[in-house]
Amino acid sequence: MSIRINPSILAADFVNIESALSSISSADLVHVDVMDNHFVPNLTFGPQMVERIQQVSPVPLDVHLMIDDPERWAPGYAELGAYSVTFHAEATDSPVAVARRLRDIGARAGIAVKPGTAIEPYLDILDEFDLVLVMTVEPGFGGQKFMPETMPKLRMLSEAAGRVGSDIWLQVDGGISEDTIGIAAEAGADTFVAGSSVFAADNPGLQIDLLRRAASAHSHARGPKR
Ligand SMILES: O=C(CO)[C@@H](O)[C@H](O)COP(=O)(O)O
Ligand SMILES: [Fe+2]
Repeated sequence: MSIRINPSILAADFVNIESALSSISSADLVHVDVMDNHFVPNLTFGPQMVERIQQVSPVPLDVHLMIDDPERWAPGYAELGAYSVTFHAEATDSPVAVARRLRDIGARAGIAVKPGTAIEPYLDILDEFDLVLVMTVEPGFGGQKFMPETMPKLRMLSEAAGRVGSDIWLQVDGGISEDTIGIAAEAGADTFVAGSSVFAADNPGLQIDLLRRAASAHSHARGPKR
């Protein structure tokens, strides 16, 4: 199964973003956390900065929208060329409509759930999405502790995706390091966001390799582990 390692630039030095990006050229995508200070109590980038980040990034963008009103704002991130655009289930009553719009524009459409949000309502409509993000910390800040109690959601997603033969990406975000990535891979994740563990490393490129190897060692075919 393919493994994707997506470093989160939330943990990078914002005034040296171009050199931070060049240090992670072996990553699959770069994860960009958009926060609006309403959906979460923190504020980061808007579309103009994300567009500029994309122009200098060696890898495509994986945009994580922690914002209210994704119906209004998410399409703009797909239009500027983000490879994947993920919005939060808690922020909209029309997740399928938002996802369809993102796909029409040409992005992978992702849906994210906070640690306390149930995944069951989405298991039967997985074909509407290209990515499900199971948050492994409360969204809003980098550098928090991985929450293993979110793993049953990944197991359910992995089984549901295995049943219908879906190639949907199962992403985890928050507290992913060499100590926790195996737990998430074992539960069924294949796409890993890592902020502090990559950017606090002396050599971010080597850290990406290390995370990739640790995830591969624990990953297995979709569905319950035999
Ligand atoms: O979306 C978020 C936080 O809300 C994340 O993408 C963090 O940026 C991950 O940072 P680490 O937990 O890996 O430091
Ligand atoms: Fe994120």
